[in-house]
Amino acid sequence: MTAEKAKLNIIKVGGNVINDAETLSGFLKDFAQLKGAKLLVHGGGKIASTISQSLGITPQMIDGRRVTDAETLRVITMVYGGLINKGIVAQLQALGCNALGLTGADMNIIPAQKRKPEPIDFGFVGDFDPQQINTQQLSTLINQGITPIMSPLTHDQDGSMLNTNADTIASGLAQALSADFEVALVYCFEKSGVLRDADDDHSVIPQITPEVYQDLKDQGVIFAGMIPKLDNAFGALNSGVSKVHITHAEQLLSLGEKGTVLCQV
Ligand SMILES: Nc1ncnc2c1ncn2[C@@H]1O[C@H](COP(=O)(O)OP(=O)(O)O)[C@@H](O)[C@H]1O
Ligand SMILES: CC(=O)N[C@@H](CCC(=O)OP(=O)(O)O)C(=O)O
Repeated sequence: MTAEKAKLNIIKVGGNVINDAETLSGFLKDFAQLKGAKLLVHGGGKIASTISQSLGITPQMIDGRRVTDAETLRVITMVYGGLINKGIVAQLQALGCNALGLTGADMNIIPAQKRKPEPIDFGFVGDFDPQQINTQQLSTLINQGITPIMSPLTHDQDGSMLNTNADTIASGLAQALSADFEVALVYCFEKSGVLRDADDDHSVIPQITPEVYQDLKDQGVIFAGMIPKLDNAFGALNSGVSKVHITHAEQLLSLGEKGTVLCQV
């Protein structure tokens, strides 16, 4: 008989939540109260753009995605790996949560490759294979009661950091850590879930299957950043993650009743 795996909650919090200090601290209070083993992945695209601009570097976007040139890589390494990550760690420590801030380069957790420049050159952006994620030391830390706080940075194994989407990191970590834990993955953002009308927070779709997802995409109900988020979310569900939720950052402690749950069929 195989032993039951311990439960692990992997929570991803997005840029619009992090951008507002009050909303972020409310979310972190709830996160600190979440029982059991947990790991937080943070984004921070909005703050990166604001700080870039204040340094005189105009953020460059193609199809809504950041182009990370050498100067931008320096900024995002400071902002994601430093300012945001350590700010969250300090707040969680004050709330009695033993947080440890990490990038994908630390302990070689997420070895990645710089994306090829064709057809679009996004610069220093990293892609990785979830099967290459090194979970052994991360799992040991989690089992010791440490709460890892992961920033959206990987490395190219040749001395350079790389910018990597936070939703993709959350999905990849959830898949890899499913070997050691029963993982629930929760995407927290500034809306109540996946909505039938993106401007109406009362129009939450409680459950989404791949078929429903395809229909909603075809109808234009799901668009922009919600498409890669759901692709990452279904990717996790198809690769060993036991449950995936998409919900408002204020609803972290009431997942059973609120937000959207993904289903395989
Ligand atoms: N059906 C939908 N329901 C909710 N949000 C949607 C929907 N379709 C598109 N969106 C957009 O997706 C965005 C979330 O994706 P994104 O901006 O990448 O979030 P984050 O930065 O938290 O990862 C929302 O802010 C919203 O504008
Ligand atoms: C390559 C890539 O997409 N990098 C993202 C990383 C931050 C992120 O994912 O933040 P949110 O979760 O707040 O969107 C970027 O620089 O915008």
